[in-house]
Formats: sequence, structure tokens, C-alpha cells
Amino acid sequence: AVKHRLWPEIEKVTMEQLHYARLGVGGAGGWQLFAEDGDMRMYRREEEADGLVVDPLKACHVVKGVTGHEVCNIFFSPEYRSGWEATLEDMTVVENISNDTLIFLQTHKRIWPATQRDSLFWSHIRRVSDDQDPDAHDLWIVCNHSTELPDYPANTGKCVRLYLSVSLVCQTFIDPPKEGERIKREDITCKITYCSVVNPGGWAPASVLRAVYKREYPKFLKRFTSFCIDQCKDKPIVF
Ligand SMILES: O=S(=O)(CCO)c1ccc(-c2ccc(C3CCCC3)c([C@@H]3C[C@@H]3c3ccccn3)c2)cc1
Repeated sequence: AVKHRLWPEIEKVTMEQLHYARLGVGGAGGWQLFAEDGDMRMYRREEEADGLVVDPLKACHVVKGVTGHEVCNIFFSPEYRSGWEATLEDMTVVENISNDTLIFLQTHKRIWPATQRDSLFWSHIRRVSDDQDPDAHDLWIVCNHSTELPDYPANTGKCVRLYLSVSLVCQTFIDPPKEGERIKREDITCKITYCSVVNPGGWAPASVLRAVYKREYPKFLKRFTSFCIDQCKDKPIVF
């Protein structure tokens, strides 16, 4: 099948995001822990791009009872989004590139005193076999990366267009069940790494943005992972 015009970018960004997600948060990377809740650790780096706060964020979480495939599938699929994305006012799939790649147009709820934002991004889901450790379980990744489309120009309506590059990388670990027993959900653990760089687009006060990030990101990841557990708990396991 002929590859889509965006395919080279999707391939490049997805692999870069996978590499970036695997980098640790220790050492001289400048990551500072800013939120902790149970097994969830959230780190950020304070960075500005032409006076705008674009603090990279990296969150590491460990969730029992769901697989990386199930978690990435929920994060990717439009039909689940209203169930876990509390900051969404509107969401449209504007292009169906393939069964693993969509383009979303989203309007985010206004967060006072910042102007309301919208985002236009491609979203790609992929299973990655771990080349370094073949008997480790597969990784799943979803990448959301801002893009431009002539039919949806930025900053023409009431919203300021924000630019994002986000990845959700999940790895599944299975405690071997007793001889001859089937794997149960309590034998499954999913290690989640969520990375995001959000450029808010138009001006927003640094202090306000940092306060929004500090408040919203922990809520966002907890709400998302709880939704995944609820969605999957009574369903057959999808590896
Ligand atoms: O992971 S995703 O791809 C899931 C698809 O929806 C994604 C997550 C978050 C955003 C996002 C959009 C707007 C804003 C701000 C910027 C100025 C005023 C609103 C924020 C700030 C960081 C705070 C925030 C963090 C988490 C959740 C909501 N709010 C984040 C976009 C996409």
C-alpha cells in the first residue's frame, strides 16, 4: 500500500520518542521530581522557548492488572477519550490515515487565565519488539505529535493553537502462574512512561502554566490509569 505523506515523519518521531522515553531521569538530565503518588513519579525540566514555558515532562507509573497493549489501545482510541480526558471540550478525528494512525483536532477546556487552546496532531500506535532484550515482553507506544493541515489553520478562531509532542510507552511484565494455570490479571504489571512537551502557542504567564502543569498532570495520569483498570477488569486479557 502506498505510504502516507506523513509516514517518514511518523516513523522518525516515533523512534525518537521511544529512545527518549527509555532514557532515565537520574544524572545530569536536569529532571526534578515534582509529584509523587503511590507508584507514580512525575518529573519536569524547566525550559522556555522564546519566553514561553515548554517544560518537558516525564512520568513513570506502574499499574497492575492491565497490559501495555490494553493501555496504549485506550490512549489511542477516540471512543474512550471522553472517559478519561477531563480537559477536553471537543474532539474530532479529521483524518483516518490507517488503522494505527489518526489525525485529531481537539479543543481543550479554557484554563483561566490562559486563553482557550486547541490542538491538531497525528496519533500513531505501534508494537515494538525489544531488540536489546528479545525475551523481554514487547513494548507498545502511542505517539501524539502536532501537525498542520490547510483545512484547519492555526489561530483563526477563538482558540490559540498549542503544539505538543507526547508519547506513552508501556511494557508488560507477567508473574508466571502456577504450573498449568492460566495467567490472571493479578499476575500482570504494566510499566508506563508518559513523556510530554507542550508549547502553549500564544503567551501564557510562566507562573500560571507551571501551576496548571503541577495540578493537571498528576490528575490526568491517575484518572487515565484508573479508567484503564476499570475498562479492562471484566474483559479477557489482550496481550
Ligand atoms: O496526552 S495528550 O496528547 C492526550 C490527548 O488529549 C494531551 C495532554 C495534555 C494536553 C494539554 C492541553 C492544554 C494544556 C494547557 C496549555 C495552556 C492552557 C491549557 C495542557 C497543560 C499541561 C496542562 C494539562 C496537563 C494535563 C491535562 C490537561 N492539561 C495540556 C494536550 C494533549
